[in-house]
Amino acid sequence: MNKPTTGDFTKTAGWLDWYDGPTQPRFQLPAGSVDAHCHVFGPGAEFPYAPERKYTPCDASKQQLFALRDHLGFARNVIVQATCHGADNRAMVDACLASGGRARGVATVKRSVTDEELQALHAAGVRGVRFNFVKRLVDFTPKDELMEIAARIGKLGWHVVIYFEAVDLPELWDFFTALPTTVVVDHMGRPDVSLPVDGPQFALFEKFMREHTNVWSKVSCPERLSVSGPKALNGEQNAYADVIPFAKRIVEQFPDRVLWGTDWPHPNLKDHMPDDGLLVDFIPHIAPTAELQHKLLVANPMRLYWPEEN
Ligand SMILES: O=C(O)c1cc(C(=O)O)oc(=O)c1
Repeated sequence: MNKPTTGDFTKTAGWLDWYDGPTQPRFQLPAGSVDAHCHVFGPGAEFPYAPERKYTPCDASKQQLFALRDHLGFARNVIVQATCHGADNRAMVDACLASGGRARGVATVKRSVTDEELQALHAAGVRGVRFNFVKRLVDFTPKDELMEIAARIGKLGWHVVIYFEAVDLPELWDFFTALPTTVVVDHMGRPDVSLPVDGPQFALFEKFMREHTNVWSKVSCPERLSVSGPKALNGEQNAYADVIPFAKRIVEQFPDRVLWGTDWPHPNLKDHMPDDGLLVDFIPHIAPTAELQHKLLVANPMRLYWPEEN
């Protein structure tokens, strides 16, 4: 892979570039595995970053994403609109169109989006919209606007992806549980993994999934959630030990409603940038059997993003 570039934009101070030269995973992904959460950034010279963005990343192009896909052994990608592109979906759409049917997308849209624009996104491979409630990433959008968007995209058979912090789940509960579509939670709703896995914070998330069978979760981003490490670097085969009990519990309890993704190119990490090969080696720690691995990596993402192939 080529080294990250910055284009004409100035990266956010302290920005960590994605890891160049990931190792070959030891864990062999099942045939047809989907990296169900990853992004493209720009390149800024071709697809400028949004004026309202909260960070400026290094570029991470579709070619670099596809090279990583092939290197790690994934068959397909789900490319999630990154907040640094706001509601300008061109970079994500361009990547989906260039993938030869091997990528689907999740967009960010405003209330003003037209039916024709939604149709064009659908034709490009978009199957969901993302609602973001992480305050460091986006400005607030009124919930009635989001609900209106959810009703419109639901008619296309799309779902809603939600990103929020665990402490905000109580306040967002009524809104989330009123959504009329399948709802996919990014990164397990960002639990504080220094709290007990049996404690009230994670119990609320489990209740959310148990009582609402339309709710799915990505069991991704141990590198973001871990407090203890060790980091997925230098051949480490037991990375992010403190995240394992949380993710494993969700995989085992809800095996038909979980997804996994690399989160490449890993926006806003402050501490270290993981080796994506070693991140793949994290998977068998949270999905210990071949059956769970197949559901997590193949059957579930295919059902949600390529239903016509089922
Ligand atoms: O935690 C984050 O900083 C983060 C940001 C974005 C984005 O900017 O879209 O996406 C993610 O999945 C995670």
